[in-house]
Amino acid sequence: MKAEKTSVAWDSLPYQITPWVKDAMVTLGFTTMTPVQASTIPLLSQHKDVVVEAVTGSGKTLAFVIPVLEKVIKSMKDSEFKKGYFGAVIISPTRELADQIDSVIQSIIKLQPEDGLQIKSQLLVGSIQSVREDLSDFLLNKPQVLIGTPGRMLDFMSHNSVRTNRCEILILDEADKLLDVGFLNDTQLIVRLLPTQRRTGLFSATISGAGSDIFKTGMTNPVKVTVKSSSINSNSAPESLNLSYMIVDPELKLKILLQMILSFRYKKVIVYFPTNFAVTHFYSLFTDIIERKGLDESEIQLHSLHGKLEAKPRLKTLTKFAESYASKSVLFTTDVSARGLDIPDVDLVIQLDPPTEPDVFLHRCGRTGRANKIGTAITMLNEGREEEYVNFLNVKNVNLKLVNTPDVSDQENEWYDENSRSWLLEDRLRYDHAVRCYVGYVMYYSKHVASSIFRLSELDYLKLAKLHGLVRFPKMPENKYIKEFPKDGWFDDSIDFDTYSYKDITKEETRLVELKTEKRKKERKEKALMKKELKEKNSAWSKKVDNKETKQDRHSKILKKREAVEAEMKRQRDEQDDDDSEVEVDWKDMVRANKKKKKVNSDVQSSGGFFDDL
Ligand SMILES: Nc1ncnc2c1ncn2[C@@H]1O[C@H](COP(=O)(O)OP(=O)(O)OP(=O)(O)O)[C@@H](O)[C@H]1O
Repeated sequence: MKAEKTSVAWDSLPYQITPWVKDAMVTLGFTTMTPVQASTIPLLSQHKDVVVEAVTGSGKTLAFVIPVLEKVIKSMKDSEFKKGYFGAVIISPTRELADQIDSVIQSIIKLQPEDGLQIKSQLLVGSIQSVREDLSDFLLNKPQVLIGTPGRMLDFMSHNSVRTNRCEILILDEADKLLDVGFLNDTQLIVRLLPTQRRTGLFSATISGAGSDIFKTGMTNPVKVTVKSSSINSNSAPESLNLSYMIVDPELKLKILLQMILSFRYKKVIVYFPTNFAVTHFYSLFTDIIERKGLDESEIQLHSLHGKLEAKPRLKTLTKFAESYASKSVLFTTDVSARGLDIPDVDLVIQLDPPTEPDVFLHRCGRTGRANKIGTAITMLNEGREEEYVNFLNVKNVNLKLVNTPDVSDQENEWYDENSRSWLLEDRLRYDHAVRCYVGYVMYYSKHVASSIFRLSELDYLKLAKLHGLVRFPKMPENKYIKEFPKDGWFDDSIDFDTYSYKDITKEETRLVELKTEKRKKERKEKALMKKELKEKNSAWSKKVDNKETKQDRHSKILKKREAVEAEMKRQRDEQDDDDSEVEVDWKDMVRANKKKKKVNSDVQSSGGFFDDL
């Protein structure tokens, strides 16, 4: 069913919600229902399973929280929940979101009449306390509503002392994410632990992405509730959300970001980075850059949040960002903050790169322009093939407008280059991190679902490396896409890596020892190489000499032989000259005598003993 387009009075519902819940809504400032609430509450509070797809910021949380409370109130009226039992489960993919839902529930149940049965909720997420502690709190406080992330919820429910058979309603918030490979197994195991006779509600701004997987939750005949934007082209984003993009030179992205942060007139900005590492690295760089600009905490505050941080600091950061007093507050984050987060007054979302999964695009943008407040989401697209992303989204009813890319003046350009380089050179660890960011970015790029647009073969690796402050391409298989790959990967020799040191003393000492060993190894290698070359040279010369000598020997032997033959011939000729007259007469005798002489010689040689006897 399609939901109403305008807000609806609480009293106009076909199903009457509990009076104190309705009063609580008004007290909290929700004087009317949003369209998705008006459509969903009556269905889910009574006997229907629902699959709800409604644009970001349209009020889906209350659309399931109210039915959850209604179910529990009704069940409590029938009989009290004994120790170990609960009545409702809400699952969300992230701790922050689970915490946020719990806060919404807390804000309502704080307003319940003190003289009635008391509804309680418990948050079940990892890293805050152990499952054992969760269990002891559960058995002590007897909460009827459980909110948590899939992993912790499953661990908790698998425990013997947790009884699931009074659970009447299961909610999967960001359901397409919970039915995605990463969470599907845990989600299905939780579903199997719950009674089949219960209501199920799936909620997301992009539930269509889950396809037939929605039936893996045990639903048979759900009602589908859809809320699109009220704009003519029924955009998949809310009308109050300005969706735009700018074309950028990939090398200038960070300079443009800085320009946007400093000169745009927004108060609360969320910037999406591709990886956890990029958030940490660029958060440190920008903190330093802002300090160098002479701006203080009252003027601008930077925050960083990503999935590798512990749960407690993550929640703390969110609170600090939400409650920031600075004129400008900027959160650097990843997709961990893409879905569901409802931070008041975020008026600008910047995506340095589009997300790898197209559905996440709307979730990221949807952190602003919520509940009819005006918001702007700007996505940077690298000039070239990435510009096709606009058409790709258009097909999905997501329409982006082109906005001008801010100009970075030569002076700003130089200032940034100088200062970011000086920051990088302060500690070699920063360079190592920059390399990891670069590699992480390439990995990230390879994961884009829209792979015909985001092609590794068309990335400008040189500009990307320069954006990260690198001077050499790290060794990686993708280097095959780099035309005219420089020798050993170096494309800039402006950093002397022998003197580039770590701030950490132990790390630096290790580096120096390694450098020495490396140098010695290199020297030894060079020496060995030189020796080898010399040997090869010498052996080639001596071979030549040897060859020359044998040639000369052979030559002189031939000469000697020739001389001997010539001498013999001469002697014979002389003899002939003396007896010339007898030549004719005695020739035959001479030949005979010669033969005889030869024979005697050979007999003597073959008998062997003749000379021995002498
Ligand atoms: N009936 C109402 N009247 C006025 N404001 C409301 C109402 N219901 C919810 N809101 C406000 O709208 C904002 C967005 O609500 P909510 O977080 O539930 O959106 P959502 O649809 O779950 O968004 P997302 O898809 O991003 O998770 C919240 O700040 C909430 O307080």
